Amino acid sequence: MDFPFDLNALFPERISVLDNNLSAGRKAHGRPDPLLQITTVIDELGKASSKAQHLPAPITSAAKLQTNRHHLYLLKDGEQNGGRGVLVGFLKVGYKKLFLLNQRGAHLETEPLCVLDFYVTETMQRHGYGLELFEFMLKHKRVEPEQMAYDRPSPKFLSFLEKHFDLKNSVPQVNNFVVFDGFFQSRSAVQLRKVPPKKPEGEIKPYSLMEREVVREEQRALPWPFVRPAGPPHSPPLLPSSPQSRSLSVGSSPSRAPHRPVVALGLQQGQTPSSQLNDSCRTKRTSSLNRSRLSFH
Ligand SMILES: CC(=O)SCCNC(=O)CCNC(=O)[C@H](O)C(C)(C)COP(=O)(O)OP(=O)(O)OC[C@H]1O[C@@H](n2cnc3c(N)ncnc32)[C@H](O)[C@@H]1OP(=O)(O)O
Repeated sequence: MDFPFDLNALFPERISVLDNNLSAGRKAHGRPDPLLQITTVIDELGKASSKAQHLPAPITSAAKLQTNRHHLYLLKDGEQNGGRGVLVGFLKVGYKKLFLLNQRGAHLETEPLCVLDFYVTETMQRHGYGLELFEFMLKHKRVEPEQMAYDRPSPKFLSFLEKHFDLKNSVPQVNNFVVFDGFFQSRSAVQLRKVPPKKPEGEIKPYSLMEREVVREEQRALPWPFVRPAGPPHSPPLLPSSPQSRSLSVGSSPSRAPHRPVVALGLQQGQTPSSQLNDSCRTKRTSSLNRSRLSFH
């Protein structure tokens, strides 16, 4: 995906890590405010991802990133587009409080790192870029794939997880998150706490609306004066398989501090242990990129 500005000036590193402070560490020395351009990049990628997943609206945007404690990993190829670079894809992760069922069907309160959105531009898929992003994130977050939860993974993403990480046996859940064998064994990354027994006055309601469902709710909400009168629910409950259904959790984790100090824009790839991998990937993929550049419009 290319843009009408220099991506290399905006994102000096091959993989940049963005947090809620989009322009952290960046000063516009006599240049236009880079925040506008960064916003454009994130919003366009978010739109493309939602389209690829048949979602009713983007779940990734600059505005959403600014109001959450998520990390967005952006992968570029700096050599394309006449040296101005192209955006290859992104991966968004964040901690979520989730009530999950273990293999014995017990509800446990957990707060794992979750994959929330993941996208590689169509013509660049199946060239190893997704793996490059994912492995970079694993090292940055110091987490193993089986310790993570996956927010309604698409068939392509499930295939990706099985191929690269041998994750195939999921533990059935009643929400849209997917966790795999090994999740409940790894206590280091997952804080497990048994949910107190059911209260006599009613059912435990472990799930509240979260990102993917919120998008749907936002779409549904009508502005005044078009607000619908109180009545029965607008639609029947969504099936987990519905492309519009979004995952449920007890919400984001505003109190959780990142594992490390947040590295906003400009994380040096050379400073991470994944650089060797990236270098080898880079060499392998340059030729494919020439054939497969996507246009911004
Ligand atoms: C929680 C969430 O974010 S769910 C949403 C996940 N995102 C999407 O579904 C959007 C569309 N898909 C994509 O953007 C990409 O395919 C991603 C991000 C899932 C994977 O990125 P890629 O760069 O294609 O992955 P990478 O090249 O490293 O790995 C390839 C493997 O991924 C899987 N995969 C990638 N594309 C496809 C596809 N079109 N069909 C089936 N499997 C696919 C396969 O296992 C593939 O291995 P194979 O080619 O040997 O079959």
